Amino acid sequence: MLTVSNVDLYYGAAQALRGVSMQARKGEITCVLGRNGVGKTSLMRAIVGQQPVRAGSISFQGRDMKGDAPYRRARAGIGFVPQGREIFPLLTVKENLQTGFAPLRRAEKSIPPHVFELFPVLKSMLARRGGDLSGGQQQQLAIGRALVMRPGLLVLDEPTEGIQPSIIKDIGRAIRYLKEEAGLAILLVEQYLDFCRELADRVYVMDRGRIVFEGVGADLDDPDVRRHLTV
Ligand SMILES: Nc1ncnc2c1ncn2[C@@H]1O[C@H](COP(=O)(O)OP(=O)(O)OP(=O)(O)O)[C@@H](O)[C@H]1O
Repeated sequence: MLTVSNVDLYYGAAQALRGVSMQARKGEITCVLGRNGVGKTSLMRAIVGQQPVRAGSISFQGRDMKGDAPYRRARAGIGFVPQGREIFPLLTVKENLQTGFAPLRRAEKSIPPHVFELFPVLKSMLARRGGDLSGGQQQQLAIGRALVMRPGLLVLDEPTEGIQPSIIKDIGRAIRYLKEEAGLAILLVEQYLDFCRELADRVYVMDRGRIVFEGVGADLDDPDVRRHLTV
C-alpha cells in the first residue's frame, strides 16, 4: 500500500501541493482528478521521486520512501507511466521495453508474457522504432515498459490523453486485469471522467494543491464533486 501524508511541494516560492494525504491499495484502482494545473502531476512526481517534497511523508509497503531516488522506488515496486509517455523514439519497441530491466536482478531480466497478452500490437512491432508508433501504441508501450519492472504499484498520469477510443478501451481492460488478476495497486490521474467512473474503486479530487474530496467512483456524479472538475 502507498500512503502519502501531509505532503507539501514547492517550485521555488510557488507551492504546488498543500498538505496532501492519500492512499492507494493493492487490488484497487485509485483515481486522482482535477482541473488543469491543480497539482496532479506534481503529486505523481513526488510519489515516484522525480520531485522532492518539502514536508510530509511518502511510504510504500510500510517503508519510508521520501528521501529515496527514483530508481530505488522503482526497485521497491513503484512503476510509472508518465504524462506524454516519454518513450525513446530512436530505440526499437523491444529496446524500449528492455529499459525497464534497469532496476531488476539478472535472473529477472525478461519481458513478462502478460505484456504481450495485454498489448499484442507490441509483439508484432518489436523491431519498429518507438517514434514510428501511433500515440496509442506508444501509450501501450509506456505501460508495457513499466510492467517489465514487475511493479506492485502502477502510477499512470493521464493514459488516455490524445488517444483514440478503441485504444482507450484496451488500456481500460488492461488496467482492470492488472488490478484483478495481477493484484496491483493502480494509481491513475485522469481528466476523462467516464474512464474514471468505470474503473475507480476510490477517487480523490484536487483543487489548488489540495485534496478537496475523497470518495468512490459513483460519487463523480455528485454536483458538488462536478463543481471541482468543470472549468
Ligand atoms: N517544473 C515546474 N516549475 C514551476 N512550476 C511548475 C512546474 N511544474 C508544475 N508547476 C506548477 O505547479 C502547479 C501544478 O502543476 P501540475 O502539473 O502538477 O498540475 P496538473 O494538475 O497535473 O495539471 P495538468 O492537468 O495540466 O497536467 C501549476 O501551477 C504549474 O504551473
